[in-house]
Amino acid sequence: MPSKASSAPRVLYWFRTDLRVTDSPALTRALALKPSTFVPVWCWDPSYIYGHRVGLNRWRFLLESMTGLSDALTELNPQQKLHVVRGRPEQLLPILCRQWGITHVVWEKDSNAYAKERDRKVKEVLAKEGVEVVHEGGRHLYDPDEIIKGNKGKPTMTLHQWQKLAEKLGEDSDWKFHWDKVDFNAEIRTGVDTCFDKLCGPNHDFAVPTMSEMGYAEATTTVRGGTAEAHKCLDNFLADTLHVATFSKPHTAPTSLEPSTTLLSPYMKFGCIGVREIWWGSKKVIEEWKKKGSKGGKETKEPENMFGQLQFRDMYACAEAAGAHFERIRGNGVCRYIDWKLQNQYDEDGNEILPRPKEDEVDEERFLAWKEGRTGFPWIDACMRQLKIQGWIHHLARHSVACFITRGQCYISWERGMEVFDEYLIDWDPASNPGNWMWLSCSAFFSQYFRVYGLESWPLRTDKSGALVRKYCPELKDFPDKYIYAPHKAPVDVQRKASCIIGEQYPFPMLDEHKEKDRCIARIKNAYHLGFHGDSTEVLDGNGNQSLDGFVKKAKVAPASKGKKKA
Ligand SMILES: Cc1cc2nc3c(=O)[nH]c(=O)nc-3n(C[C@H](O)[C@H](O)[C@H](O)COP(=O)(O)OP(=O)(O)OC[C@H]3O[C@@H](n4cnc5c(N)ncnc54)[C@H](O)[C@@H]3O)c2cc1C
Repeated sequence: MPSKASSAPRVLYWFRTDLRVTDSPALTRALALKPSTFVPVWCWDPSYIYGHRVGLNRWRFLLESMTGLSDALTELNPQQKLHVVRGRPEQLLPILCRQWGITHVVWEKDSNAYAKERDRKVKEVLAKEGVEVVHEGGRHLYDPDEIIKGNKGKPTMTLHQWQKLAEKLGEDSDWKFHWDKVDFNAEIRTGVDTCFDKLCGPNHDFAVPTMSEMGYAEATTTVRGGTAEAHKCLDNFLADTLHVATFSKPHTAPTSLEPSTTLLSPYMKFGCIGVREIWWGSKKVIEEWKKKGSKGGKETKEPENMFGQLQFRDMYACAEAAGAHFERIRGNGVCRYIDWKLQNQYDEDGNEILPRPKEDEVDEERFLAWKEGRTGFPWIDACMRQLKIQGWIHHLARHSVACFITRGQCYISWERGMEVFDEYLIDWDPASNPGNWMWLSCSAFFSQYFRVYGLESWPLRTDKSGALVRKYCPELKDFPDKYIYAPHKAPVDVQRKASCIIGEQYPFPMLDEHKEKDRCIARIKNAYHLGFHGDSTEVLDGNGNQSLDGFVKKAKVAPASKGKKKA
């Protein structure tokens, strides 16, 4: 095996969520070392493979993205490919460095809590081997750690605040593995898992694992992974100059059968495309459009335009990176405390109790019906079924289902909803997912809890004929437009003609939309008055709900069930 004697660096590039060869400051930095050897590696980490609940769609997307990266590397150099090694990075990387005489390990820095802890361990073991670690930002527009520094260590809670801080920064700125814990993906494994039988794969070729090696059935989504797909998707978006210049998120349609936004988020999640490619690509197209006289429309501004969308992503990354426990309520200083049903529960030492003890049967059943798309509200059910099948739904569809299960009607903790998204979304992101759930539940970032999405009126705004419902709830496909979002209101003869009797082939609404909305608003109003956050003493010592009850009695605020506030 090679020695470290030659003076030219021997570089191992550790790919993580940057599965591309374009727009990658970390890769540029690795190549700038002028390495005599360059080994691109992916660590197929069992703590992610078994310890994180992930749906089939995200698994396949990831494998395709790894293959896409490997192809892109081979295209640049026919001798090159992505080397997939199977095991934990903190165990494998020192072994590989020794084997291959590696002098430098380079990676793209990530600032979320999980990545930071993993990277700390890896740095520690590599330092013992005398290997130099080089890491470089690039996942976001600005390094979240730098932004937070400018904000005195505090999370960014509004886009305006993030923009001000960004302005200040300026524009430059024994390997064999046996899993002995709970396998979070056991339920979706229908075949035999041979994934970790050999460090470099069954054929000793460092190949990308397959779905069948992991014991999985095929994925269901039509969204395909990889850096080539990502660039195709961006090119399509940029080709429509007027669309780029006039892009306005609130005016896109959650009901559309074809995505009415870019669908770039799964690619951003796995780094199949760089954020600067989208930012500068859009800037260039808009500048050219302006030079030609801005024909066909008026340029949109932040936060509705594409730049605003990318800034929201950074804002959430900074909010996550600055604070503890962004992914839950307890201990989370930015999150308002609301006495949700089915919240995480903790023992006396503050450890989360898993598996969760069953609570109120009605709430458990409502939660399951929501997850499985059988609430009896076709708009919610279509969105949830699309989410499970496709691994992606439109932003405003996410709004609708998240509002419904939390503050809108069900009063179930955003922690539960977030977990379902975590499992089903291809684009799942440790900052954007909890951040948006806190927004939608009015736990942070947004506070207008009296504004609730109508389950019938909201989808009607963009599609009167219910195309998305007809596709994902085929049992309703023959209902007339008039009843498509509320089939239970159809007379029985109409139901018969549509070959779908409500209560038999499709459920009755599981709750009274308006009554539950009023109850939720009254309860949230009480919680807002009390003003606890996830790090308040009453929440940490487990007495948050009792204090809230006491407050309601003392202040003679109407108990939640008798709330009168109308939205
Ligand atoms: C409850 C809830 C959970 C969400 N969970 C995630 C998640 O896990 N991962 C994720 O990437 N997005 C999440 N989002 C944000 C948003 O819905 C998706 O980023 C967007 O729908 C992706 O589709 P697109 O690429 O077509 O978006 P476009 O509208 O084309 O936007 C372009 C890019 O901007 C970024 N972006 C846009 N809006 C947001 C936003 N509100 N927050 C963060 N980034 C944004 C995304 O990277 C997106 O790809 C969530 C939203 C809600 C309401």
